[in-house]
Amino acid sequence: MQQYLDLMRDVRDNGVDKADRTGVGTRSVFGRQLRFDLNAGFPLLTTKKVHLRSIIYELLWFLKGSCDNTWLQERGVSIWDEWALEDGDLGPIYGKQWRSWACPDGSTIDQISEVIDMIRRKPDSRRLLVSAWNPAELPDETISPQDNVRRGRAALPPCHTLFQFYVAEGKLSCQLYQRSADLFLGVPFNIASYSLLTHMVAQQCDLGVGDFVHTFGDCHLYLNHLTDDIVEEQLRRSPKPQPTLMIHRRPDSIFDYQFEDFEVVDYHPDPVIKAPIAV
Ligand SMILES: Nc1nc(=O)c2c([nH]1)NC[C@@H]1CN(c3ccc(C(=O)N[C@@H](CCC(=O)O)C(=O)O)cc3)CN21
Ligand SMILES: O=c1ccn([C@H]2C[C@H](O)[C@@H](COP(=O)(O)O)O2)c(=O)[nH]1
Repeated sequence: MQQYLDLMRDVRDNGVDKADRTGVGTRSVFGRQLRFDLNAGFPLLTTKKVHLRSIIYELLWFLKGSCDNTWLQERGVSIWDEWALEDGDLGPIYGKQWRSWACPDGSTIDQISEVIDMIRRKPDSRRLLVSAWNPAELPDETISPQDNVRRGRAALPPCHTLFQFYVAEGKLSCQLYQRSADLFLGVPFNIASYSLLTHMVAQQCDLGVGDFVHTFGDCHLYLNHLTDDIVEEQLRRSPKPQPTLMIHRRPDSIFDYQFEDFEVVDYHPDPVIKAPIAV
């Protein structure tokens, strides 16, 4: 994960200071890319302890097609609490766009089922994409996330916007375009989540794994993370060997995985670094 630390140094040293929606302020660069060979270990950050439990449940929740935060809360996952309505609703975020994208004629499209079907039938296709970016359901930035949900809009526009699969020599690769990236808090989650998704889709399609390619638009460090005990502490640490992901079962479909199916072994991270989240 040296490349993650190099990117953090790049943003710290070369970024420009920019105001942002949350009012916290960021230091930001535009357009960067990381590449992880998923055969070289599972890319879970080792220079701070990352809460994999939240990442696994969040991914299973997206795949269920749910946008209801109460499902996460019932499992002790609180990462979406700041944006949800009292009843848990987050509006049409990832789960809705992935599993039931609304068409003008009232029908819906299950992009996840379709892309897996396509990978199996036409692995050489250059059209193996899933988009969460639906301009018809984006929020109005002048009102709060909760007011947007009350009006039937998404609480936040998707950050991980579009992903594409690629099959070569029996291996499945995945590239994500992330339009906006909170490098300290969000990105370690996003890397692990899409790497896990790539392993699951590969297993379902009887393929090996290739690379996870992570492409960034606005890649930023919040100014309240640029402190000696947060970003600088992270940068003083040295990466350790990557852990290994084990999937203990091959469920009948991508929608049948359970939390207990996953285990990450040989993960020996440095201690947690706590940081405030910009809302
Ligand atoms: N500013 C911001 N950054 C994000 O990364 C982000 C948002 N907002 N809004 C929507 C989602 C929610 N995500 C989140 C929210 C919280 C944490 C967080 O607090 N992580 C802690 C531990 C959390 C836990 O698992 O309990 C960490 O130390 O990584 C991470 C990602 C990612 N997204
Ligand atoms: O998966 C995620 C979700 C969100 N983020 C970060 C990126 C930004 O810091 C905020 C979203 O604010 P916008 O004003 O909508 O860009 O959340 C992330 O890094 N990863």
